[in-house]
Order: sequence, then structure tokens, then C-alpha cells
Amino acid sequence: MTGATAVAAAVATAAATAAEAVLNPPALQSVPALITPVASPSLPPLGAIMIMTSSWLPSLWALLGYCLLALVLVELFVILAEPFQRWRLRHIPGPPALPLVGCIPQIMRLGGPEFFKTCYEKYGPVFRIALGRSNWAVVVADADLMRQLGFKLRDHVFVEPNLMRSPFLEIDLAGLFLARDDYWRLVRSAWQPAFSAASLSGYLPRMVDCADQMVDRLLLRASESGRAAAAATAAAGRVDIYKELGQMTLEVVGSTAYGVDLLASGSNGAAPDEVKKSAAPAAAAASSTADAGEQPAVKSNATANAAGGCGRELVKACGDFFRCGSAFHGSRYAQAAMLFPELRPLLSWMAHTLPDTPFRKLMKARTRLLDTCLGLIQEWEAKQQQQEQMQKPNANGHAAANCHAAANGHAAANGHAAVNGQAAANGHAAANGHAAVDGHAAANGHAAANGHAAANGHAAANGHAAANGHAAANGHAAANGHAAVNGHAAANGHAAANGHAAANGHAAANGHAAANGHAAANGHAAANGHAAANGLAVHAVAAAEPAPPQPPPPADDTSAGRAPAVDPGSFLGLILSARNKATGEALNDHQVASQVQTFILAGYETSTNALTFTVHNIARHPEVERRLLAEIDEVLGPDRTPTEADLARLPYTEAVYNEALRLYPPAYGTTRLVGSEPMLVGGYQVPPGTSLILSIYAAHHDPRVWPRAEEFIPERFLPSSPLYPEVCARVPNAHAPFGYGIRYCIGMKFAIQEAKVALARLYQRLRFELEPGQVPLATAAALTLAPRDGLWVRPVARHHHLLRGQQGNQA
Ligand code: HEM
Repeated sequence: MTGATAVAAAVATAAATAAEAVLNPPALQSVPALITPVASPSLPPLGAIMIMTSSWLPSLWALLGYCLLALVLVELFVILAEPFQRWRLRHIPGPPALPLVGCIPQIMRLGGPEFFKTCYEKYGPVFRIALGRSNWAVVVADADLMRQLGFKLRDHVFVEPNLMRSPFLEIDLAGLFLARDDYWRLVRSAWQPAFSAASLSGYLPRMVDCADQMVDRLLLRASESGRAAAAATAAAGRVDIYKELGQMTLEVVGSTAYGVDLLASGSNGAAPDEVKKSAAPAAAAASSTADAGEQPAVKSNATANAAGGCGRELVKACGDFFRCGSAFHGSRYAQAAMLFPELRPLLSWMAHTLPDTPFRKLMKARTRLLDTCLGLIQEWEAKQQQQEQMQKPNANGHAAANCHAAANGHAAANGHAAVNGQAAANGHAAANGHAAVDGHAAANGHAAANGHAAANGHAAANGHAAANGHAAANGHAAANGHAAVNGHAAANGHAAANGHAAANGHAAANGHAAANGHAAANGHAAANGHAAANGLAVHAVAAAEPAPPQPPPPADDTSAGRAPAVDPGSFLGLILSARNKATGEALNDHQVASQVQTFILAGYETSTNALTFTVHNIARHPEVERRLLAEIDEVLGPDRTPTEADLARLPYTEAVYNEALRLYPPAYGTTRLVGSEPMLVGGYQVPPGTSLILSIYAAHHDPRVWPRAEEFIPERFLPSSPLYPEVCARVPNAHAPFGYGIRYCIGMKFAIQEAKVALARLYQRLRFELEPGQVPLATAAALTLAPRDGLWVRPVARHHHLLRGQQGNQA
């Protein structure tokens, strides 16, 4: 701990003690004890209280006076000590830092991203700033330097002042983003399988579904727009596409990570009755707790449906979390805490007792989110218990009858598949005796492997199942009912996966399933827990005799890519089964809730913002729109659902998204903490313990790296374009919207896949015209860079058969 930090910590403790003494003086604590003896019949209790009060009142005032004096002295001392921080970084150039407020006024005027960009132009790629009086940081804005730091340093810094108390404080610190050291390794490993290439393949159909629901809503608005044009009412048909995209990304998180519809109440906010009923108590509890400034316990009574029934409220909660959680755009108490960090305990108490509007909104949002997380956890646990019960193996550990559990690696009988060791139930069972995975029916008797459902005999994801002669993804064709995966042909109408031939020429049964490279022999059991009975395939962990636990994959990119698939909806299973290698301990309640919340927030906010900026830029650049539509039409036509192979054939779409992420990186900066040794950064010696801010935004706008840096030119990202060598081939990591090195964004591939699916589905059927006032788009840089007032557009259907009772525009 540095001298100044030690002083600040001591001061903070002193202030906390003083505040506690003021709020809860020792005399007050003993009041009940004093009242009791005087409750005699001769003296009325009120009189006794008055006597007691008058006796300890002067000492209370004296105590208050001492406390205030102590606070003033301590504050004075810290203000005088502040030059030490300044002095430590004196050799690094930087903007003038005013006494007490540092660079806060400039940041509030220009916004963080623009301020850093201006400083980069003036002071070079490494400069120092003061966030308030004593919070000094070094900003780095050079792509190459940031990449190096990303590999050298591992910990993030929590820059914003945090006024939270338990359980929110613990939850903030336990999430993957702020996790440190071994705990970070444990948590990152637990998350990783959810982002493997194979898992992403399994998410694809769900991402498509969520995008399709959004497109349907927008088509409806497009129809209204046409009717309104006839009736000359301008307002109809206008859409805040930022909200629509937010809804979609939240639905994607819900269905891929948790297997639930987080927006079950629908886009119009009208919850179905049964959802409303069960959500009501949880929602009421949430808002009453928030209003009262109380903290909910981590174990909540939120019901499962509360997780699924909060609709637009949840979208709003996610938005408010990011906007009101920023010190610059949020509560005055947070701003005061930036100026007087040692008063944080007192300011936190004041914010909870007399909240201002941003703080009240923030607490309401956080409570809503926490309730959603707890609802999801409870729902998962209940499902697990139910499935364990249903799954009890019978005497010989083999097949269970009548639709129920798979045991001992053997398939459930009677044509009912079991998945993940859980019986397929509640209408999730596959029809006709064939496999179902994670509750997703495989229809028409076709197999689904590795969590990828085959529906209507179609769809294969990631080279897994293929049914009825339809294509397997990853560019591996299946012909004549023969699935081919990874380029290995299957013979005789029998599926093979991962290049492993089915034994005896029989894959699972009837030419149907093969799972995970394990051939089913004689149409019966497959190895490694992949059971097939009577020709029925089931998924890996169906065995009652579990496979030996695998060591967690190391936390690096490549292993994430190779990791096996997890079924959509099973993120919580990964988190709950994470174990500390040394102690064997599982994560505690806060830590679990924190991962759930991190996935929701990270999955929602950044992707929503990025897609909104992309739509805005497409609408502003007709030439870009024309080329994008041409690519999408050529690859997909107006209707065809994109497969993984199709997504790989949309390079221009991806370039458009990349360029939007360059100009408007939603995570406009990230942080690193210098360790216990000083380090050289861009030629400057940076003292140990210094906070580093890596300004992604400044690097993305650097005219030394990006020719015509402020223009929207997607071609720079196309390897076939002459512009490509200018930057992308020359400066590694010049484009780094997902961060750097060891801590780079774990959701990167998830976000890119989701974006390509959403853009493909949107522009297959629609285009967007900007409403007046949308250029330039007002942005707000709170915790993320976001459109400040949404993005108002008018959706236009590209093909008139899509419009309901209306003439459409042919693009
Ligand atoms: C356009 C979308 C996204 C952008 C621009 C983005 C950007 C970032 C950035 C810049 C970081 C910090 C990296 C660093 O410090 O070097 C980060 C970290 C992280 N992101 Fe994303 N992200 C996006 C989507 C997602 C999604 C969809 C998820 C999860 C579902 C996610 C989860 C995370 C997590 C958990 C971390 C912390 C990783 C760690 O510290 O180990 N992100 N993201």
C-alpha cells in the first residue's frame, strides 16, 4: 500500500468510525437498558426518557463536534498530502489538474472518450490525469502499448467510486470483470466452455429466433408506417431501435445462457396473467426494498417466473445500471465521493438514507437485476432437484421406462431421450423415439447431438447431427441422408460425427444420431455416456455413472475455442460446478449471483450499443447500405435462415459491424493495475500500484494509425480491399473493441455471432430511415458509450409481401 493510500485508508476508517459514532452514539445504544429500570409505577416512562435524553444530549453534541473537527482535520491533512500523488507522476505529461477536482470538469464537459482523445493529441500516447483530488491514473492510448500491457498485466481496477453496501458491494467485486488472481482463473475457467466454438454453434438457432421476433415486431411497425403515410400521421411507425435491439440482446442472453425467456412479458409490457401473478411479489419486494434503501438478502424469495416476467422493466434496469452507476452521469453522492473518497462511508450512508433521483433509480435497477439473478438460480436449482428425482436409476442401472430418466449411460426407453442426465420432460421430449437435447425437441425422429437440436429433419449445427439429408454446418455437406461432419463422409445413410465412423456401419440407430464422435454400435449404446437404446441417441452427460471430472480448461483463447459444447441454457450449471482446485470449495452465493449478473449486463449493454451504432451508420451511408443488402441478398435471399456456414460468407456485414465498433466502441476504455514493481510504459516509469486506463476510443480514432479516422469506411476490414493493408495488416490490435491480452472480452465471439445474425435477419427484410434529429447521434459516455436518447428510425419493409395489408417498398 502506498503512503497516500495508507493515509486514505486510515482516514476512511476514522471517518467510518466517526460516522458510525455520530449515527449510532454509544449513549443511544444503551437507551433501552436505561429505560427499563425507570419503568416504575411512580415515574411515567415518558418522563424517564426525557430525563435520560437531557442527561446524554450534551455529550452527544460534544461527540458530534469532536467528530466533525476530526473530519475537518483529516480532510485538511489529505488535501495537503495530495501533492504526493501528483509528485509521483510528475514526470508524465498530462492536462492541468485543478486543486480538489482534478480533471473532472474537463471530463464532464467533453465526455471521457473525447477528453482522452484530445489529451492524446496534445500530450502523446501516455499521459496522467486526476479523477478528483487523490485518484490519479495514467492513460495509455497507443494500440501497440495497450496490447503489450494487456499481456503483461492482469488485474482490472475499479475506477468508479462505489457507494454500494452488502450484498451489492460483494456482488460487484466477485464478478468476472473485477475478479483477481486465482479467483479470476477459477471463474474465467468456469465461464469458458459457454463460449467455445461448439457451444456457440448450439446458440445459433436461439439467436436466430430472438432476431426473428424482433424483425416481426419491426415489420408490424413498418406496416403501421405505411398506413400512417396514407393517413398523414407522422408518429406511427417510428421506432426507437435502440430499445428493440436491447430487448433482443436480453432475449439472447436469457435463452442461450439460462434457457429462459427473460422478456416473457412481451414487447408491449403486458405480461401474461400467470407470469404477472408470480412475478408480482418479487417485483413488489424489489421495488419496496429499493425505495426503502434496504438491501435484499442474497437468498431471495423471487420466484422462477420473476426471472422471466419482468419484460421491459428488465431492459430499463440494465440501462439504468450503466447510466446511473457512472459517477459522472449518476448520483451527486458519487461525485462527492470522487472529491472526498475518505468520506465514502458517510456518503454511502447518506445516499441510502436520502437518495437523489439517480441513486434511487440505480438501486431500483440493481434490486430488479438481483432478483432476476436469484430467480434464475432458484429456477435452475429447482429444475436440477426435479430432474435428480426423476432420474433415479432402476435396479440394474439401465433404462428407465416411460419417458423418464436415463441411467448409467443407457438410454431411456420407449423412445424418450434424456439429456444431461435429466429426463426430457415437460413437453420437451423428442417425438418418435429420437433424441432431444436440453429440452429442445428433435422432431420427426431425427437426432440432435451436442445440444444442437435437429428440427423437422433439418438443421445441423457445428457439424453435428444432420437429418433427412439436410446439410450439416461448417461447410460440410450432407447428401442423401448422410451426414458429414468435419469433412468425413458417413456411409449408408448413417451419421458420423467428428470423423469417427459409426461401428458396424450403424450410427446410433436407423441412420440417425451420432454424438460427439462416439459411434453407437448396433444402434445401441454409445460410449462415454452417449446412450442410444433401441436406436435412440442421447447427449453426453446422460449417464448416471458420471464421467470423471475434467480439469478446467486453461484461461486462454484457443482452449476456449476447442472446449466441448455446453447446452444452451446451462451457464449456471458451469458456475455452480466450479471448484477451487486447492480447497475443492464451490462459489458462494454472492459469487454465483455475481456471475449471473455479469453475464446479463455484459451480454446486454455492449451488444445493444454496438448494434445501434451499426444501424445508425448503415442508415447514414447509402453506399454501405447498398453493398450490405447486396451481400445479404446474395448469400441468404429474403427468407433463408442463416447457418454457421452462411455467417462465414458475410464478410462485408462483419466489416460494417467492425467499423461501427471502431468509431463507437461501447467499452471505450478498460483498465489495468500496475503490480508491486514499477514498470516502464511508453518510456515513462510508472510507480507500483498505479491505475492504468487503456483508452480504446482514442486508439480507434488515432489519425496516425487510421487514415480518414473519423469516416465510416467498412472496407478497411475487408482483406480483399486495397485499404486493408493500411491498418489491419500493419498494426496488430489497432482495432480492439474487445480489449487486450489475458483479460480480453470472453464474450467476443458470442457478440460477433449475435451481431451477424441480427444484422442478417434485419436487413434480409427491412431497411431503416433515420428520423429527423438523429444526425449526429447524441451519445453519452457513462460506464459505456451509448446512444444518449436512443435511435429513432422508421423501418421500411424490403419486400411488400412482408407487410400486413400494405404496399411495401422494394429496395
Ligand atoms: C459488442 C459487444 C462487446 C464488447 C464491445 C465488449 C467489450 C469488452 C471489453 C473491452 C472488455 C475488457 C477487456 C480488457 O480489459 O482487455 C470486456 C470484458 C468482458 N466482457 Fe465483453 N464485450 C462485449 C460483449 C460481451 C458479451 C456478449 C459478454 C458475455 C456474454 C461479455 C462478457 C465480458 C466479460 C465477462 C468480461 C471480463 C473478462 C475478464 O475480465 O476476464 N462481453 N468486454
